[in-house]
Amino acid sequence: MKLVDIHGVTQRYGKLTVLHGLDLSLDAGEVLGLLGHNGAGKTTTIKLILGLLRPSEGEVRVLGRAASDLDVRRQLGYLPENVTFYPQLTGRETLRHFARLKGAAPSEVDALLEQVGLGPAAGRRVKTYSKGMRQRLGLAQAILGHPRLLLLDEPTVGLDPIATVELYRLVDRLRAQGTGIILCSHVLPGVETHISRAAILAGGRLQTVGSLAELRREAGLPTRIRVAGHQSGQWLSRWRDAGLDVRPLDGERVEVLALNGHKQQVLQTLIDGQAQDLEVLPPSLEDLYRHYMQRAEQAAGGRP
Ligand SMILES: Nc1ncnc2c1ncn2[C@@H]1O[C@H](COP(=O)(O)OP(=O)(O)OP(=O)(O)O)[C@@H](O)[C@H]1O
Repeated sequence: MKLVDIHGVTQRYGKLTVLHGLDLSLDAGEVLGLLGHNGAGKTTTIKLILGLLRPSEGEVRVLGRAASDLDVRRQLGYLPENVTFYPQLTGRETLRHFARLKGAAPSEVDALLEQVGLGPAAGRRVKTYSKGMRQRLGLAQAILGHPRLLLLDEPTVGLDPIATVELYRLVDRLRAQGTGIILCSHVLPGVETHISRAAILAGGRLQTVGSLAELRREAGLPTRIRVAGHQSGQWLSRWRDAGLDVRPLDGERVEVLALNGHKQQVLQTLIDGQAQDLEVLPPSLEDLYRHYMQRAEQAAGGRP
């Protein structure tokens, strides 16, 4: 059974259509990165999964049932984009309150606070917490009660680099335990090694969905191959003569953009030429994201 199954969903706010025929699914133990610019429709998709919105058209099934089913809601964890708490309560009191609402064991609370790095601050009032600390408390609240499905809306906003790494570690652990996770973000660095698939939304339209490998195959973007050292000038002229897209970088470094058909060949010549200091950079999630965004803009330009 799919944890989430969104089929042919169109969502309108009055006359404004913000999702157009969305199809999306999520399996247990999978992390789906839902990526898109501001206003792309990510939060709307989350609200549909939470049963807070009913689709104007199409169907949203969560854990095999209607998204509005109360039993389903109890098995979901949600970290909203702008998390707010009662400022007068301590972190521990806040989580105990949510544990009661969720029917989770109060004994979970202290372990969870430790897990998100708030152990030493558990007895302090939330009003004294930094934005990053509030975000961590939000995360602890979301994973209370061991949800089968976790929805994280911009979870790294407000987190410092170390807390961001810790958040992704937690995501990895939960995924290994079988939790299905949807992670909405427009902050791409760091995401790519923690998601199983990426779904790219633009203007309420799904541009693509797949693993990084699938997106790389589909987009057909070049791999960047860099070579450094005193011979880099020779490589530059050689590749230029061969009609490849090549450019000098700072220092004694040269970069060639090799499409799939040329990649093996370029690497083979470098190996045969005993090139030192090689770097092979396949298209990153950011490269792919830019590619699909450009395609979406072109398509939108052609629409009436
Ligand atoms: N309650 C509402 N009434 C009218 N329009 C809305 C409402 N909620 C969202 N929208 C519009 O729907 C579109 C999608 O918004 P949504 O919040 O889903 O985007 P998002 O991808 O989550 O953006 P962000 O990254 O800024 O959170 C936007 O154009 C937004 O203005």
